[in-house]
Amino acid sequence: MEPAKMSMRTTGEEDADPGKQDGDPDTLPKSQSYLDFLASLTGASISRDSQEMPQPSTPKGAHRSLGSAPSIHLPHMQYVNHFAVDIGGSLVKLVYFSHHGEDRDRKDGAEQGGSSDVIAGAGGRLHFVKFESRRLPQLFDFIESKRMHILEGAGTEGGGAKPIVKATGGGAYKHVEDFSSRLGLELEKVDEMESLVTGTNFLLSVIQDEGFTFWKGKKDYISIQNDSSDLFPYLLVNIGSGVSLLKVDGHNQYERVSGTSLGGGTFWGLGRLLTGCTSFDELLELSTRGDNSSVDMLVGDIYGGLDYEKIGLEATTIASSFGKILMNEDKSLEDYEPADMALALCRMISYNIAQIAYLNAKKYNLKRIFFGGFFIRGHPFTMQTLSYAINFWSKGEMRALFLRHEGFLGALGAFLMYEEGVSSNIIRTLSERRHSRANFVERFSIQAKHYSPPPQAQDSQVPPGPPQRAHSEKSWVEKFMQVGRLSAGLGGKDDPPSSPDYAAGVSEYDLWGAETNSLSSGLEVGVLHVDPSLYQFPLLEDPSSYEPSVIDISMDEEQRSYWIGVLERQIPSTSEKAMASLGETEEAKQKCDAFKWMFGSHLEKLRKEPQVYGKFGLSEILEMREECLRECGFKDVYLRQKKSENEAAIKVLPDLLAELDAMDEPTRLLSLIEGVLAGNIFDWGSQACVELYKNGTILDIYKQARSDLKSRPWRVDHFDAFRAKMLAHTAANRRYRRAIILVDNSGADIVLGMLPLARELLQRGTEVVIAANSLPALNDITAQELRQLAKQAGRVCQVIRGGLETANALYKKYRTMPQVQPVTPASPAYSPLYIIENGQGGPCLNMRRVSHDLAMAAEGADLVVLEGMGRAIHSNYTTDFACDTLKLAMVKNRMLAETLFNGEIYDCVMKFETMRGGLSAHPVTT
Ligand SMILES: Nc1ncnc2c1ncn2[C@@H]1O[C@H](COP(=O)(O)OP(=O)(O)O)[C@@H](O)[C@H]1O
Ligand SMILES: CC(C)(COP(=O)(O)O)[C@@H](O)C(=O)NCCC(=O)O
Ligand SMILES: [Mn+2]
Repeated sequence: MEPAKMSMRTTGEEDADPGKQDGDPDTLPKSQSYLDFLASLTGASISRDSQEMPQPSTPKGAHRSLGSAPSIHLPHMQYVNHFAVDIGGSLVKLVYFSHHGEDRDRKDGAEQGGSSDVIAGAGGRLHFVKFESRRLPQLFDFIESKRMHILEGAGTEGGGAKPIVKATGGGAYKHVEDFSSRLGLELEKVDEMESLVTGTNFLLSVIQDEGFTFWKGKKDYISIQNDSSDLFPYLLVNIGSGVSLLKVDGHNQYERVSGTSLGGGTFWGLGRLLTGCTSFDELLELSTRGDNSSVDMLVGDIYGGLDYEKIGLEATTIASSFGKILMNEDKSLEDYEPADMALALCRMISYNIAQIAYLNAKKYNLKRIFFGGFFIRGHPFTMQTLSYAINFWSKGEMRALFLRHEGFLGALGAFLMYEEGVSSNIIRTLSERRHSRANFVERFSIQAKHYSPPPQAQDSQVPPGPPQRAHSEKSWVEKFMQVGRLSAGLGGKDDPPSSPDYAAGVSEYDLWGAETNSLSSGLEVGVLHVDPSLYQFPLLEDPSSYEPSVIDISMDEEQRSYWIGVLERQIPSTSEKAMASLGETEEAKQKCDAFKWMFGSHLEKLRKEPQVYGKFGLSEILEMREECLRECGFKDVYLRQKKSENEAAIKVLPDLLAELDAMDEPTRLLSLIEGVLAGNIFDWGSQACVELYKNGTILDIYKQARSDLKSRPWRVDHFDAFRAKMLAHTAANRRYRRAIILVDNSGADIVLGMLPLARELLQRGTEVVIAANSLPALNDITAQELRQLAKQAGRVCQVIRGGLETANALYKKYRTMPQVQPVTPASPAYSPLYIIENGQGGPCLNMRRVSHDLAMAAEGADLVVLEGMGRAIHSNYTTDFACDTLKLAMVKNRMLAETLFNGEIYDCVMKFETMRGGLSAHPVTT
């Protein structure tokens, strides 16, 4: 066979007549054979076709939906910023909300098969930044630079009234005049304790992996029920400059039960005097290298090196903090190691706070103690000290818990307290969904301050100087690219003259003196993306224990090192594809460099600090890669690939359908499943497959895969049970009412695998809902692409065309994702085929946050089909759904096959799980 020849024939074919009936060979276009198609694919994938592809018409908005508008709309404006501040004795914490215009409001009247201007998911981002209180001008510069003080669309235009900003902490009283004169803002005071509790309850209720225990370097995240019923009561110990202890009994129920003046300010104040450290982080770092026994008087110092056994004190227990100093009268401050004093001080403060916390927890019978405030700073040593002390005092009965957003509790609480007025829409979004985890996704953007510029930027003659005050809305990637362009002599006419603001790698945070909450050894706080259009998938059997990733690389060292290695090795090939997608321009090259650096940095960070992003599995890391591509300006890297594979596959669909229709039912069912599994080999995310495509042997591999499929059993093979159920359905006049099919790749996978399977279900009277990605990821098909593709398939398949038409009519009627329709004599001739978005932009599926349509579609669904290695194996392989479930994939990775199935690369998996209690399908009600 000659691939080139075959591929020429492929491109010469005409489209089918849309009016032709399904499966009628005479009326079908002259199409390729199945193997011709494979040959054409080989040609398509290895050719270096330089023809420009059209720009992706994918939406800018993260999420689209055809369902009814969620009740929440954000303000109709291009750009909104809103913020609240917590001005403490040591630090100012700022929480601000940005809405970047890309999340546009939806338009009504969408039709199934949708148009590209229907965009749902009005949302935004919550950012967390802090400044030192003594550097208030930097805070003002930052606010000004982000134009936060203008509060666009806040309803104050022309009214003369000053925009109001919620503020808590002592500075809300102290700095009223400064905010007014410098920024023209009026501070509205919010109670500090109320803010703390509101912020903490919000975080623990909606942020995944917010609270955790810390013991000997290991963080264990606690899970809180979605309704936070198991959260209360708890003790909140906020260690700021001073310390407050609050007993929290419910969402608005709390009491400040105690406090102490020996807090973070004491540690930092005394520490600075004793050690000469000039930064807090330096003091913390120093404490890790100290030996407190040179400063602290230990039990052993008093008892001649012995334990005081009778009262259970070991010789190494501190008897008197800093007491040893009195034993060495001739020594002065210089004779003590700064590190020893830093450690003794850290222990003194921490143990004292822990003891007061323990006593209060005991008094009020509270088992959980959460520690917050910036004193902790995600610092392992401080957390271990507090954990040790709580364990020690409570004799193991109580646990110290920590919060990832530890320092921002009050500021976030103040932000959440806006009710009416300036930001009512934003606040409504937050408060109505306050307990819905689906709406809050934390994303970790590598900050430019960690960036070391590429050689050309370093070589550039960009002069150092003060930061440019007039802030632009440019992302750091854009700034970086501008520097690159300038240094490469490519400065465009829109580019500003070289200025330090555009110096590669200088983040706005560095420029304005702000910090994010990251300490190299500590926890990272990301940007909280608020998306009101996401929902938890209602068919999850046990939502509270649901984990999207089957393999948690933050916990398993072997898996971590393997997967990080795999993804690192893929960076060059991904960049190459990314570059080609933009055309090989200088700008594309710079975006590519940014991507390489950005994703590479994440991987490096994970390698060094596995728990830096909380629980982190393959699902998250693969999504992060897509996020990095998007952040660096790549909209759809595999667009060209997807298009050519789709075009090739659609041409052979008629032949395939005709072949299938000629088979008896049991043979057809097997052939359909084989088609899905074989089609799933077209995966541009698998290094093994990409290597195969490069060598031009895709045809052999595919043929091999298909022939291997013939030799059942597959690695996981529940086909017989599935077939039995399908055959029984027919025989007993029962059927699935609605199947939700979560599809994977473009080309053969969707066209020759999944669409024929969907068609089979439609023919059996099942309503079919196909959910595809909202945003591109690898070569996965997007919902928008699939709508076009399905229309094309409809030209050669009446069942598909009729299905789309029925779905459209129902969609128009209900103006939302319809419920399962009763079957009556007046029912349309064809079962509906809905094509919706899944709400996601990665190659895996997080069922905790799916689109509105997908959540609606679940109502009455009795079959869920998950397809592909990402969606059915990396994520969800062990997930139980509250209905029959089919998981189908080819495993294109050796490690995964070995880990999960003791199998080999290219193994096939067909897992069929039936609901407990047997047949879940429903009788036909005609
Ligand atoms: N960069 C920093 N500068 C000063 N103090 C810091 C820094 N990082 C952490 N800290 C610690 O955090 C404490 C302040 O915590 P915070 O929760 O912000 O309280 P407050 O609202 O009283 O300022 C300081 O007393 C110090 O112990
Ligand atoms: C990203 C993927 C999950 C996509 O697989 P698919 O869902 O398309 O079957 C998969 O290609 C993958 O795990 N790739 C990385 C591992 C490797 O190169 O083997
Ligand atoms: Mn895929």
